[in-house]
Amino acid sequence: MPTPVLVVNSGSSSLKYQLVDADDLSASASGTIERIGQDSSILTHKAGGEKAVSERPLADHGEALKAMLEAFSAAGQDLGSAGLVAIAHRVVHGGERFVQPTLITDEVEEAVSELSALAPLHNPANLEGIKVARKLFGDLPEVAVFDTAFHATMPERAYAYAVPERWREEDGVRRYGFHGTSHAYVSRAAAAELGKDPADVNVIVAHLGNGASITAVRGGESIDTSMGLTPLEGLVMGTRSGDIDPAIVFHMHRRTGADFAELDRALNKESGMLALTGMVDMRGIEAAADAGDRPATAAMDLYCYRIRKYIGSYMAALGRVDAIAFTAGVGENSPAVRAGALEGLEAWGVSLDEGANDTRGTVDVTAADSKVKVLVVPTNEEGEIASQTADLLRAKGLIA
Ligand SMILES: Nc1ncnc2c1ncn2[C@@H]1O[C@H](COP(=O)(O)OP(=O)(O)O)[C@@H](O)[C@H]1O
Ligand SMILES: CC(=O)OP(=O)(O)O
Ligand SMILES: [Mg+2]
Repeated sequence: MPTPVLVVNSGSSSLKYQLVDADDLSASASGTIERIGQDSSILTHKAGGEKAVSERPLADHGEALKAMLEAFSAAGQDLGSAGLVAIAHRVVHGGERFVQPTLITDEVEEAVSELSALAPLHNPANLEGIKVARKLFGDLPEVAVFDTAFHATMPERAYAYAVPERWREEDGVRRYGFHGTSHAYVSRAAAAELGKDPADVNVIVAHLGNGASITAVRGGESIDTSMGLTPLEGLVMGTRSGDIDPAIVFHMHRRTGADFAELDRALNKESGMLALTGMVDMRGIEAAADAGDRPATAAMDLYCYRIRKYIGSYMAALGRVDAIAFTAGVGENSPAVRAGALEGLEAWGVSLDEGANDTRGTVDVTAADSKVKVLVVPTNEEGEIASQTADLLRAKGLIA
């Protein structure tokens, strides 16, 4: 008996979905809806080897979810008779409270809404997806799976900031970390690739997508990660600065009079690779660097250097590292970024096989003399969300 779960990942301007069997993680349909709220949205629905692309204006995530249902019908897939056991939602920020997958109630919805202040690009979109799905799907269980949950195992020295006590005790100021379902899935897959139990393996996972974060995983548990209170800290991202001196904010406020909303927007939406190159998509940036464009070359160097610094610090944090795993859009597809991120680490026992690194689809890209395995592991956030959802439903006795 399959265990079909519809996984919904609502982003700030996009919605990704997958109809997945939580037992073997096979997807019978998947899709993305991009440019929600703009003049024209693009819906791509894939099922049974067929791909359907349509364009039309979709004002918000409510309309996008309805368009998703129509795409299922148009492909001859009736969700009503698919035997769905749940709708599962990716929720980015779960704060200190949500460290497990959670059945959504009005009260949980309210709590997710309160956490929006800590993930302003993400939680409001997640919440909109939840509200609309609860209306559309009536009595099916709705489950939230949180990006922050996997990082709940971090020790205090990794999650605490050295800031005033009141901020820590009353204002929730601490490192939470994100992309947790991806870091969990990829660290387990890396252990499987090494033929070992996750409990016996130390892995550094570099999730390099539009948002990017890197995590030190010891024996299957996150012990440190680069994103912080919000998904702004750490690596250089598509439009986010990653690490900066926080005093830059005060400096720019005093110098230009920019208010906090402007500065927040500047660091979250107008920084990162966009600010350095005028482009967000790494494919375009790499092509420009290959053609000798100076800003693109410098930006690639900065992007890779930041990853390398984190790898070095997590090697120190872990002591022994068995594998470094690259994942998500950039990590899975960019040999140049993987090579740049590991450049000069040979003395630390890390070396890449250039030929393997340049070959698409190769998982193990480690050079013969490397002590540390270097892996390319496709992430599967939707599959991980579905499987955690099914585990929760079983634990609650809602499915067999
Ligand atoms: N072949 C490729 N080479 C380099 N970068 C790529 C390639 N394919 C996709 N990417 C990058 O992956 C990023 C998107 O990653 P993804 O994990 O899908 O992010 P998100 O889930 O945040 O939307 C984009 O910036 C894109 O440039
Ligand atoms: C938390 C986060 O940055 O998510 P995404 O990469 O989907 O933007
Ligand atoms: Mg992502």
